[in-house]
Amino acid sequence: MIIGLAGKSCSGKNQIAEMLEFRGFLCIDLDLEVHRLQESMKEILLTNFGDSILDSHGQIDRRALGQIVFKSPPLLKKLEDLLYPKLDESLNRIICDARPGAHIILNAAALQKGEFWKRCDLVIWVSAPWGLRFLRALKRDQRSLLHICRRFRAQKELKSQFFLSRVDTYIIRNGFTRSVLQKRVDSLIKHLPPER
Ligand SMILES: CC(C)(COP(=O)(O)OP(=O)(O)OC[C@H]1O[C@@H](n2cnc3c(N)ncnc32)[C@H](O)[C@@H]1O)[C@@H](O)C(=O)NCCC(=O)NCCS
Ligand SMILES: Nc1ncnc2c1ncn2[C@@H]1O[C@H](COP(=O)(O)OP(=O)(O)OP(=O)(O)O)[C@@H](O)[C@H]1O
Repeated sequence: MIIGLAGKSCSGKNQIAEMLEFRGFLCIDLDLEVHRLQESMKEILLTNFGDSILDSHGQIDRRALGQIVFKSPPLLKKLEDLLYPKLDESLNRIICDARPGAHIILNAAALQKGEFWKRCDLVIWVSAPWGLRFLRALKRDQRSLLHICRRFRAQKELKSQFFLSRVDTYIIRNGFTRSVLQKRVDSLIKHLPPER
């Protein structure tokens, strides 16, 4: 069974993925897969986004790339169009290599973009109030207010309703403590069919 883990930035997807991993589930972090891909796509990224996306060691500087794309929806779309076909190929490999019958959790803020959601038998949508997400982002990422606002704006169209009308969707609200979240995750696990 393939289970999407979606929700806006700092809603708590990584936190939930960690809890699910601790309970033995295989969790794939699409952000991390993208980071791996970006190194192998350096030339094409340089051609499209310029030399300012390189750091002093000649590696892709994701902070710099993020600064460019999160302030320009067409540039973010361009980056997604370059990355998603390769990401799709990586996902095929990961799914193929997984133990047959295992549940695979796809942790992906952008699950509804690039049609990754179409692979999912179930989507877990994580929600948390905007202000709380904003405070969590400031604390976690140490980025400017403006950058976080821009990243949040790039996720305006990401909504639970998208999934609710297309695929089985389970909503987890993460506006309280980690121990409350843990109970909600354990209750979700009880709803899942056993792995084969
Ligand atoms: C813009 C990039 C270089 C910024 O990298 P950086 O290391 O600073 O941030 P990181 O990758 O950890 O992402 C932080 C958060 O930004 C948000 N985010 C990332 N990409 C997107 C996107 N395409 N649309 C909306 N939100 C996004 C997510 O909430 C994500 O968790 C990077 O996020 C990227 O290449 N994004 C485009 C590819 C993509 O869609 N990745 C997400 C796959 S789920
Ligand atoms: N219930 C909670 N109580 C306290 N802190 C939390 C809680 N949930 C998440 N956090 C913290 O908030 C921050 C954001 O959470 P997390 O990284 O899980 O979000 P995310 O949805 O995966 O974000 P992104 O899409 O930006 O990667 C992290 O530092 C995390 O430890």
